[in-house]
Amino acid sequence: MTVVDDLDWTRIGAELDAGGHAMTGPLLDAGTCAALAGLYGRDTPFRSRVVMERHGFGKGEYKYFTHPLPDPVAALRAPLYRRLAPIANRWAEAMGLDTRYPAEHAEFLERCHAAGQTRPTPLLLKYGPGDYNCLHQDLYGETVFPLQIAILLSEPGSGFTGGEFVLTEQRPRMQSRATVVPLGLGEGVIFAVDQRPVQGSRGPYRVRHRHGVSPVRSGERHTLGIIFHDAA
Ligand SMILES: O=C(O)CCC(=O)C(=O)O
Ligand SMILES: [Fe+2]
Repeated sequence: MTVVDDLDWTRIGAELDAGGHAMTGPLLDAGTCAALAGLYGRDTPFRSRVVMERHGFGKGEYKYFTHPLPDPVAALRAPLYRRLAPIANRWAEAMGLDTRYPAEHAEFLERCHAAGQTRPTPLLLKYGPGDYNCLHQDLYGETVFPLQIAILLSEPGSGFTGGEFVLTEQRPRMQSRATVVPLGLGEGVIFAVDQRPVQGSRGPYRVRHRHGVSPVRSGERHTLGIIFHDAA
């Protein structure tokens, strides 16, 4: 059993189906959160640093991890994938898509690598006062796993204010709806990368999601993002 297996997967599956996102409850303890956030200032174990303002992505910065992924990240990625693959397959079937996801993450990564997506995508993000993350989708090539997780490494209130995780849902021919996800320290939100099926009264249809972070008002906010496809 890992901490991942201890999560309430019945509730998480139902909430993902109903709204495209689910909070995990506590996933990392305060010491692990502080240790991960503390890696940010170091050169290793990262492959690149992105200053969001330079790309119009928002304000703040992030770093992509390189191999070998540090323990908490590696220890979460495969077990989370194993729990999410059946949900991803259910969604693909409901949307009439041919894609099916293998049971194990290692096998899915082989598919990414065969498609030329070889660079790891887990990342650490850092936001200070006034920083924010524009609404976006983390697509890094043709091969996409449809769910991802962001874990809050800072304490809301005492560590930072503002900086809320936001998820939008765009229904066909309708305006977007935004949801603010009130994460606690060490808590994750699992959410749809892009498309998700919704059961309408006249049959299933697809909605599209985007996610971002509202401006931080004070303090410093760190997050760990785990994306299951690798990047081109
Ligand atoms: O900082 C956040 O809460 C969101 C980070 C993000 O965009 C991601 O993990 O993909
Ligand atoms: Fe993202």
